[in-house]
Amino acid sequence: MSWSMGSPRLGGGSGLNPGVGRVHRGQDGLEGKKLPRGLIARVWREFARPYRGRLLLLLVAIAGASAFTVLPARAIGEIVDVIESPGPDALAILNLYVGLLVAIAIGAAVFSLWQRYLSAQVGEWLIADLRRSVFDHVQRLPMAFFTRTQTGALVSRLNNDVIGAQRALTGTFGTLAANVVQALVAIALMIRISPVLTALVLAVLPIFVLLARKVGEKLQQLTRRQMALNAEMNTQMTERLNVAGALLVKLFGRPATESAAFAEDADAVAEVGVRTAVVGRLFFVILTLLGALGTALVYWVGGRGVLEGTFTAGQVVEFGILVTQAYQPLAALSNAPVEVLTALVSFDRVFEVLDLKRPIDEKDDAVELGRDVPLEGEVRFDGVWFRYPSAADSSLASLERGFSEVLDAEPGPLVLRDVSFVAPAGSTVALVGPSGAGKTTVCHLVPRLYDVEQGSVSIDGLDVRDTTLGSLADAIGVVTQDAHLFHDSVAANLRYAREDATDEQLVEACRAARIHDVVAALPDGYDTIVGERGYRLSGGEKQRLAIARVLLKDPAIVVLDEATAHLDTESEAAVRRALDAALEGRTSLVIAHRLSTVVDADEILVLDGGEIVQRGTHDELLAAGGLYAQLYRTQLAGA
Ligand SMILES: Nc1ncnc2c1ncn2[C@@H]1O[C@H](COP(=O)(O)OP(=O)(O)OP(=O)(O)O)[C@@H](O)[C@H]1O
Repeated sequence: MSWSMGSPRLGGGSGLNPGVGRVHRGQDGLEGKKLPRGLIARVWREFARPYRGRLLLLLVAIAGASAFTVLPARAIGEIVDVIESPGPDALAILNLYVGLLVAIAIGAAVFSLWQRYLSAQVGEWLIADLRRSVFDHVQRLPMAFFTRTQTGALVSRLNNDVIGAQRALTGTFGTLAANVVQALVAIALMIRISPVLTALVLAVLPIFVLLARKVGEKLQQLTRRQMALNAEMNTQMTERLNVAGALLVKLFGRPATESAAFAEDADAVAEVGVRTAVVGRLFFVILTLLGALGTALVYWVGGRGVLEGTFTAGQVVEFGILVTQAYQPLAALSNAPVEVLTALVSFDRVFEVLDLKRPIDEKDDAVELGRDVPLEGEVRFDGVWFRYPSAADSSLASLERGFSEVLDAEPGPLVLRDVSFVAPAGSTVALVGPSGAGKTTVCHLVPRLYDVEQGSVSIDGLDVRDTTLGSLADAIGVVTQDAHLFHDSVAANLRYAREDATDEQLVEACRAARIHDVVAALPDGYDTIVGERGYRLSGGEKQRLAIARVLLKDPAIVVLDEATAHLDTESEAAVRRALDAALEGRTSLVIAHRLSTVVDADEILVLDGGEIVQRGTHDELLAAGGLYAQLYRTQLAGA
């Protein structure tokens, strides 16, 4: 029995199915997905608007940089003409235009730096905004979300998609603006020389535009696939390379299978990488060819014009340069709709997470527990019916493992049926029952990790759904079997319960929880790093530290999953004493495994199949016979 928070149950038994944990390709919900209407408006409203001033400046910088890219052609044309047919002040003109060339180069450099500075600024701020919003929202989602979601996919959403979304705004739209300006300036200069020749060279464009678009679409597909594959690889790494995952891999002797699976993912990423590179280069090859053809056309038509005296050599040279400078942005623009859409996909993926409902949220008029009247700590269940929410109600297809396109909306089976009981303030209520009876679920409902389907859970007569989440969390201390510690010092982990606790208070709590001597003997005492990758504490030590953490929090109600499994007699005695301290004077709801707990409990609830089938004190229940007497013989007496 466990209710280690955040670790989804190992449903199908990971040792049985060799495919467990594998994500099916192409199911990230992206391919062929339509973007919602109003997406751009939403991006503007929610994220871009605060930066409108900067964005405007960015446009100015882009326009400046683009114009300066095209201008050298003008100066070169003049230089060629002055060399070819020098007049009396040829030298002065030459000096002027060469000087202009240098000035233009400096101008271009300044604008390009300014542009980069602005786009980096807006881009990085936007990334921070997006990350903040997603992190904040996800943290407040109900437990049901976390029990279903792949951490790797979620982390990838916070990393890659957020960056993709930023590219959409500063990258794609920036490029778009730069291309429009450059094309317009180049074409204007070309028309100035010869409208007919301009029309001629632009006439070949459509063929290339079509080609470029095809290539662009392919590139977009590959990019999406690359993102999905990266998320997949991320998931495998975060799942298999954490302590619990690595342990499982070892215990089941599966390193070879895991490596093979990882190699498959890595190979797929490599393969897509190669294809992306080649297709990406194809785009430039087409462009280069187009440029070469355009230039040839210009020199052929223009060269004849020079021979016939209708063009000057300088004009032909200038036109030759301009034609490539016009083609490049025009070809890029032909692909713009595809690019904009690709970039918006990231925004869509971010919004998808931000739009997840938060069913367990605070009401606007939520009441603070214990604000007006001090908290007594009476816990009452009134006709509670409960089932775990369906996948569709609590999760997102693209963040689940082995998901199908549409998540199952079928609600799960009833887990609690008509559960009613009162734990008066200061009393101890013990929950016993066979595995799967619903004991853990009862405990989940008190701190509102889930909401009831029918009936109510209340504290001091106040429905938990009407209280503020903060005051509810303050009122309840939970100790799970598998107490989680963050990768941080012992002191920091303890202060998670109470930020302003003094060192003396930490020591006092640890003494009461019978863990002070252990902590004091650690290499750095209270500054020793524990948790995921820190100093390894034994199960009993971790649980006592968790008890100390709850003692610091000093809640009116304690919800506790007694652990016995991994404790030896000595540490069990220590945990026992720690628990006595933790429970004293508080209302406690205990999933009981120990004889002493049930003997001391004010009331024992015997759960079976989600129903309370017996209730009473130890002696009463033992005398009555039935399930309790049976459980007593098989489980409790031994413990
Ligand atoms: N997150 C969840 N999503 C869906 N079903 C769940 C979830 N957690 C538990 N269940 C189901 O609810 C039922 C009650 O489980 P619960 O964990 O409350 O039982 P328990 O009495 O604590 O069992 P154990 O002693 O084995 O821990 C079980 O059938 C279980 O499979």
